[in-house]
Amino acid sequence: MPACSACTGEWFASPQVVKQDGADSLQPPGPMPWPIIGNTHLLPKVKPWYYFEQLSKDLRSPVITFWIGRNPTVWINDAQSASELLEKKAAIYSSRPRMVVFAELTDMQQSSDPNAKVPGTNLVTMFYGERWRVHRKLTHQGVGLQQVRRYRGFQNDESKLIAYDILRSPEQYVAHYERYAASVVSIIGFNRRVSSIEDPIITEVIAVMQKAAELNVPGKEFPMLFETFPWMARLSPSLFPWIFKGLGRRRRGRDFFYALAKEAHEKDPDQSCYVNDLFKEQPKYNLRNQEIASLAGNLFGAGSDTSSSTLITFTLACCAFPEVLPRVWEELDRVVGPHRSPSWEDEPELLYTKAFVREVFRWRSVAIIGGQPHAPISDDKWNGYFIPKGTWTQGNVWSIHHNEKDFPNPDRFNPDRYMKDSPDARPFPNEKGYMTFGWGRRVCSGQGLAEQGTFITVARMLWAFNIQKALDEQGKEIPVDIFSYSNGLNWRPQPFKCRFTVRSPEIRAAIEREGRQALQDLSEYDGESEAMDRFFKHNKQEA
Ligand code: HEM
Repeated sequence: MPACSACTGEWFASPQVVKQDGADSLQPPGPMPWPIIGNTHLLPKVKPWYYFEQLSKDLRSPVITFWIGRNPTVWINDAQSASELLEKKAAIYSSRPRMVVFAELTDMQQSSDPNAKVPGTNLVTMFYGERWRVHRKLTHQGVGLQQVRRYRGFQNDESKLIAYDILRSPEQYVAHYERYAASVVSIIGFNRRVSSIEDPIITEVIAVMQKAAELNVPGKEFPMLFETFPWMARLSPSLFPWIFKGLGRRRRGRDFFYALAKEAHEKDPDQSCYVNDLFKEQPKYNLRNQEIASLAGNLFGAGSDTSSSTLITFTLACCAFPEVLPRVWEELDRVVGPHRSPSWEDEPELLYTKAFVREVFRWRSVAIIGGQPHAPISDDKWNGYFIPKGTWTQGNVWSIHHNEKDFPNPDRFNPDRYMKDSPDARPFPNEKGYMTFGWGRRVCSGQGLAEQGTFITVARMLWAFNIQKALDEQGKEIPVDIFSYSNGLNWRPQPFKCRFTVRSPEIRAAIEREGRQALQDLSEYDGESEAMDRFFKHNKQEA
């Protein structure tokens, strides 16, 4: 188990007293804040979600307050409270708090008023309001639940290529997952597939997303220290370069995605794809070019690293818990057989496979603190506690999915939790049994796309391969560490080796046949991007 760095009862204060309309009200309990720095000094160096889980246990309170400088932040550590606050009170809790590092210093900004002096540019960070509604609506036109069924054909073909590629270069399985995830959103957005694992859009975007994910985790070092001392963000980067180090180059992503969008639009303005829809809607919503860039870029930014990281977690679970595989193989062999891979039509009969996928989403959810924080649009009273307007309110998904009451022995990968009538099943505040995609009106816009793609790919990989721990030179299994994950708020397993063994010659023949066919079917999306070549060449020269 990961050790919690510094949780002892001695600092705990009774809940803070805050004046509200002249009356005293209590905020959820938390450690005693110091003047100016609040509790920032208590933050661990990495992965604060373990710390907040422990703090919540020590305080015997699922909801706790932790002061970042002079701002209270609220951490929700169980499913019941997350549902009560972020879902049942979604009309209040659907904004974002002020985010100095992730929004202001990266130039995404947050205002939901298009005429504001500094208008917001990105749905992910935007405050709740009219402009957010426009961005959300446009995003749903691209990847909403109604739309994503239309993408099943090419999503399935790209997923077939994962199995096909793993046959030839299994050691590059991570790159195959990343190519798949990037290609699906690239076809949706730009009508152009990503055919090679060497395509810089994969390596660049995933690297940028991993970096951005680190900028979102509360911390006590720069740049995250700007959240504790927001006034320092106004200092000049040329005078204090070391504190701004690590923020990346501003506007780089924006220019890149706008160039890609414009190129796709100019190539064929009548072709059905998301960026063409955006250009069509541009006059109606008075969309600025940078809004087009962010809407198009979010497909990659929010949708490729998350989807591929989920598949890496799935692979780790297979290596660490081989005892769950025979039962899922029995089901897949009975329902699907060896001569074709699983399809969506099989889904109603693949009950254990579906439970397996749900357990992948729960066991090590990629967005481990639920993505960006929520914030109430007005002061709120809940369970006798006062939560002020604008409070940084974060669902600690690690803690929520790790709660012994809901998920006994939570680190064990156990699909039975999701089988009806199983003694391991427990009630949960929502039907899905996980909170991997966030809450309320802010719930992930790409959830439908991610869920359908993860189902078909996990089902196919289980059908195709026995995924096991790698062997060392003496033929002994190399252990895997189920706690060895990256530090960002979208985490993924640290690199590990594994073995993919095709389950039968018939299955191998089916993977080969389907892979060749998929390549043919996908060829309509083949094509080069000059804008991308130019951009990466220019960047190389600059570096
Ligand atoms: C396994 C894959 C994915 C996971 C686990 C995931 C998870 C999340 C989470 C936790 C949030 C924050 C929700 C909240 O604030 O309550 C979020 C937001 C978002 N996601 Fe995803 N996501 C995934 C894939 C995708 C895909 C494929 C897309 C689009 C193609 C996408 C687009 C977005 C957008 C645009 C938002 C911001 C919504 C808003 O602020 O209103 N995500 N996602």
